Amino acid sequence: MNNAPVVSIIMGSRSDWPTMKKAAEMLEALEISYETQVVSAHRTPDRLSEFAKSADDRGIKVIIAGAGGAAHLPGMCAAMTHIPVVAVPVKSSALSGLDSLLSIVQMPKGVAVATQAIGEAGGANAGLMAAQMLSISDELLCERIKRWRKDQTDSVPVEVE
Ligand SMILES: Nc1c(C(=O)O)ncn1[C@@H]1O[C@H](COP(=O)(O)O)[C@@H](O)[C@H]1O
Repeated sequence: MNNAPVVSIIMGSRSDWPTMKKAAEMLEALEISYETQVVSAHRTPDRLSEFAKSADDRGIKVIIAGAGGAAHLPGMCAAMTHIPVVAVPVKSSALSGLDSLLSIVQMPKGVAVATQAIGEAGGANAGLMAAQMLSISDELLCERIKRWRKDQTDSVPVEVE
């Protein structure tokens, strides 16, 4: 997108992209500018520190962080910035993402992370949650979200077959 990004989508590995792409698609549908980066608390701790500390100055308003397995990225990112972090537990091969969920969701009091569902639905909802956060101070975006929700409602058939 051309505009300066207001949402940053970070993920622990390139292998998380199929899940995190769902967040990107949601942001595109709602016309929100975003950036994407691979950042790992475990493998690239200095990159995470640099990312989290510079995000505010770069105009980032919401961070979406996805990781799988021992998924410390969202919580560590939230520890380093006041910017809201929406987390996506990526479905892991060993434990189907239950490991990711549990290692993200049980934050200690005082550092908050908005955890979504495991996998691609969580990825899409992370984009939607970020949009809803931004819509608090953006009436046009609020209208776009309402329209998107109405289209979704209208697309659900009554008939079973
Ligand atoms: N959970 C984390 C973190 C972190 O939390 O810092 N960094 C990478 N990872 C996760 O490791 C999984 C396997 O990564 P590879 O596919 O690269 O081996 C990914 O789901 C990633 O999010």
